[in-house]
Amino acid sequence: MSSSAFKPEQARLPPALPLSSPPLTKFKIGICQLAVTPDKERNIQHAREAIEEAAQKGAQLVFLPEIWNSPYSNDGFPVYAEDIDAGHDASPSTAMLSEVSSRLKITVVGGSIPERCGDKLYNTCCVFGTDGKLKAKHRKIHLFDIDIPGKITFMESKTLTAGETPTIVDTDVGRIGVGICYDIRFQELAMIYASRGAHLLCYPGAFNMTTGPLHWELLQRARAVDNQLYVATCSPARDTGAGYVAWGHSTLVGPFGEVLATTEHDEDIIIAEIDYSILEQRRANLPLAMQRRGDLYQLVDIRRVSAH
Ligand SMILES: O=C(O)CCC(=O)C(=O)O
Repeated sequence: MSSSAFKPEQARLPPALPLSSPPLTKFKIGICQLAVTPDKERNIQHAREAIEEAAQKGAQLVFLPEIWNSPYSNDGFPVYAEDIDAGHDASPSTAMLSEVSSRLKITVVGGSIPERCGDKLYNTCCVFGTDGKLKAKHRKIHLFDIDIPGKITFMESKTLTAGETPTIVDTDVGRIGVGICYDIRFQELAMIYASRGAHLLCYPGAFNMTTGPLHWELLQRARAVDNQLYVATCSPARDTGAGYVAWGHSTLVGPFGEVLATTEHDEDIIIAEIDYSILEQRRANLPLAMQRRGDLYQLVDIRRVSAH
């Protein structure tokens, strides 16, 4: 039997960056699992109050769910979409996130909202710094198009356009890689964030009653243990009367794959500690980056990560 040597391509994943020293090594994250209604104004006010409560409990990073200002539906996306780039008047949801992050001096990973840009719609996560400035905008890269007959069929691509750029952002609470829901299924995205020195991956997500029980926690723990970093997820609370019933179970996973904090499916605010010194410790315990056989297998460098 002849064996042909594997010839790696020229374009390569860049060498892994060493972990940068984040401004804060230890801090609290507040993960707000919110009930979402058809009333956008109410959703915005409710999210504001949840962020204030999390900050009041000591959270320096507050994290919201996927599509928190609108029902999760292809009918809803065009109606609730906001033009984020057109300023605060055109986007009351991000105006609130900006105001609250600067007033409370916290970092906000603002879940996601439907975004309108020209004639396109996106599922978009905005990250605000402690000065209230928009630091990064992640448009969901992998649209949620699945068909499990008799269980769940959803085609985001009916209304939404996929984003084109992975998003990694330096904040006062570390280097954060952002993905939205279905993005969590694509491990290459998490790997490239890890290779660029991310400390934490944030995935706002709304899994469902079919894939949620089997895959939601599994995927978070897999992304965390493979990449030896923190993974946080934030879901809307479950509403059994809604057209799309979310699984809930927002979670924080540590770099050993351990669930550090989680919740059930009702509204809740998780306050949990993140300690980045543990990243070094786990990477020393299991020096995977040193042991990786890049001579036998490598990812192609996609060279499209936007660092803000
Ligand atoms: O991947 C899944 O099973 C669910 C994904 C999802 O709900 C989403 O991307 O909005």
